[in-house]
Amino acid sequence: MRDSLFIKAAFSDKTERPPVWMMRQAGRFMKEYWEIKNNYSFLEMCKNPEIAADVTMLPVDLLGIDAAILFSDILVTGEAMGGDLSFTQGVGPKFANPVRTKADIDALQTEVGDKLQYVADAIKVIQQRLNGCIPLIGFAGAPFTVMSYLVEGGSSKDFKLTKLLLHNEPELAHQLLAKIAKVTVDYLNMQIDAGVNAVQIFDSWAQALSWDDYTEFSHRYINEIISGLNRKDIPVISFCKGSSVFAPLMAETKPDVISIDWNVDLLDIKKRLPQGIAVQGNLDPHILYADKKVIKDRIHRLFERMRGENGFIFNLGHGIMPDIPFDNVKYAVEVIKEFRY
Ligand SMILES: Cc1c2[nH]c(c1CCC(=O)O)Cc1[nH]c(c(CCC(=O)O)c1C)Cc1[nH]c(c(CCC(=O)O)c1C)Cc1[nH]c(c(C)c1CCC(=O)O)C2
Repeated sequence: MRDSLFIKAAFSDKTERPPVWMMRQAGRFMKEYWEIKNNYSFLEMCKNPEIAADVTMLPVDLLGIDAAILFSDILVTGEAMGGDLSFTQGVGPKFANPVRTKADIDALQTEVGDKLQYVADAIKVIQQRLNGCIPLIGFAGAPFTVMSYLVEGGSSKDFKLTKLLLHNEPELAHQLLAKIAKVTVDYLNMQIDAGVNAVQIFDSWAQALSWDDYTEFSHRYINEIISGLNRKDIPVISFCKGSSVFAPLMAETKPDVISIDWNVDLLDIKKRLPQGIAVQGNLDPHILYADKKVIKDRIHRLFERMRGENGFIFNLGHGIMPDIPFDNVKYAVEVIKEFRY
């Protein structure tokens, strides 16, 4: 695996072209996903290792991407801790028992390995199917982002209740974040033991925080997680929306790769990071709605900008939207795979 394009780029080694994978590459934009999804709930799909493997393999087989990502969700840690999680079409994730008081936080469990064993089982099945052809990325949600779902009871536009907890009862917020961080370290180490080749930490909603709050309530726990990983030769990718602002702080936690949103010039931000930290992402996912000529031009523009730089992985600044045409995603992968620095 050390010789795969993806792992080489993640460790900032020279590659002949950028490797490609995309967040939410196994999802609703594919009719083959719906063919499976129509028979199961989303959580049933995650919890059945054979089905999770089938879905993980869709973009490997149909798109020819350079890395697979485990089919699961960032909220399974919250569920394992005691959250009553469901996903409803058109509503998104819901925790029916939101975590808002000291008693709620005290009731959350932190020894949850058994409850997440299905993820280790899925990783083993996926690795058999991949048979060494490309690396498998494992992942977990960052404590702040997972906390926001537990506290709000689902998705939120303004994170009002979560921020109230941070601001009015910071000790309680720290208790909750520390519990999630503990579970997350164990969970990612379990994924590493089960055989993933890289891990990504998703702090999707960090952009909602001020610099001070990000430092106190997010950065600190991501640092704790990354320091606690049995990294061996496993690259660690740190993703947040808002990375164009927070990247210099994110670099302090010593990830191998920082995933960058689309609000900055990628080369400019890479030059501001310490040597040896690779970058991933930066293409606005909306480009994949556009005409093929635009898709090609924008990918080439990004690649020309990064020419001569080691340590660049193609990805979107955020996940693929469900109504992006499959054909456009496939075309983008072809354009990327034909490119040479
Ligand atoms: C915030 C977040 C979640 N989940 C995740 C994040 C972080 C990444 C990001 O910022 O997008 C991460 C995630 N979710 C999923 C993956 C699988 C791997 C992949 O293909 O990227 C990963 C890595 C599958 C999924 N996770 C989910 C789906 C859709 C499930 C369905 O078929 O209904 C998939 C394929 C559900 C989910 N899960 C979550 C939400 C908000 C939703 C609903 C989304 C919506 O309705 O638009 C929480």
